[in-house]
Amino acid sequence: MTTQELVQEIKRKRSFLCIGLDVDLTKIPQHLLKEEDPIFAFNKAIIDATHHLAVAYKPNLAFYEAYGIKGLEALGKTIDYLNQNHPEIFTIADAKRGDIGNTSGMYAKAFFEDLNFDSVTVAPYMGKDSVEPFLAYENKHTILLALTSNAGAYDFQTREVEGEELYKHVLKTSKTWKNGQNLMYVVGATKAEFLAEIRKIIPESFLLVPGVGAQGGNLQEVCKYGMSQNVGLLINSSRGIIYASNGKDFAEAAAEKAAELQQQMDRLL
Ligand SMILES: O=C(O)c1cc(=O)[nH]c(=O)n1[C@@H]1O[C@H](COP(=O)(O)O)[C@@H](O)[C@H]1O
Repeated sequence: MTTQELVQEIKRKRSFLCIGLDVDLTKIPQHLLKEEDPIFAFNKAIIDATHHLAVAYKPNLAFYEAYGIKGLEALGKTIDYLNQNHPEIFTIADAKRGDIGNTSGMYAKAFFEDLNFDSVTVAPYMGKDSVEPFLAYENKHTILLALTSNAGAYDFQTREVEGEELYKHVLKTSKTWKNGQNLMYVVGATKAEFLAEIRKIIPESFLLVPGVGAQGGNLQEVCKYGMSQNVGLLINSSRGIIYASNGKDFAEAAAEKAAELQQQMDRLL
């Protein structure tokens, strides 16, 4: 998917909501455990109930790998379901990969060719040659961790290196990499006060912003400092939406939570 197509979808739906599909079998409604594939059954119900409110879905790989082959099969079915039924929706494999170039190339193949996601999250720590194999794919997007939502972000990302915080080096240096136009960045919603500075370095790049809902980030603050001319934001909520209820009404409850966020987004656009 091109960035232009993503922007069109945001404008059409009046939403820049990304729903995180972080499926935990101990949290989903217990009646689903009788299904042949409970993870896929859960995801399908959530997608069917919320696809008109969201422009992106983000399965986090940990929640699938934790269930071995069955988890990966459920991931495969989920992405196929999205691509077949909602090709206009942006898909994010939240895998936080990155390795020597040869190995990153295989990760890129896995997520962009085999699974056919539109984007993947990647850690910048191993540098240019670990990220460029992902960037080589046309109309696929590499979402680089810049300033994450967790407390540990202050361990390294905000430390000064040669007079500037490390996350700023990540933003500035990555822009110079081959096919840097295919980059997006992760900035945690809990770090909204950094967004004005971040926008000085990357005025138009799309930002994946997790951390509203369960982690306490504030949507209004994020938009105030982070919204660009092309909107430039995908705001993710996982637990706050998908676990709104663990009863038989779980999908409608998720849709209600998603609608609350979409209505707030509509007002902010
Ligand atoms: O890359 C991410 O999506 C991510 C980066 C980050 O800085 N913080 C963060 O929470 N995430 C992911 O975003 C999701 C947040 O989930 P909730 O806190 O349940 O909304 C999880 O899948 C996290 O792994």
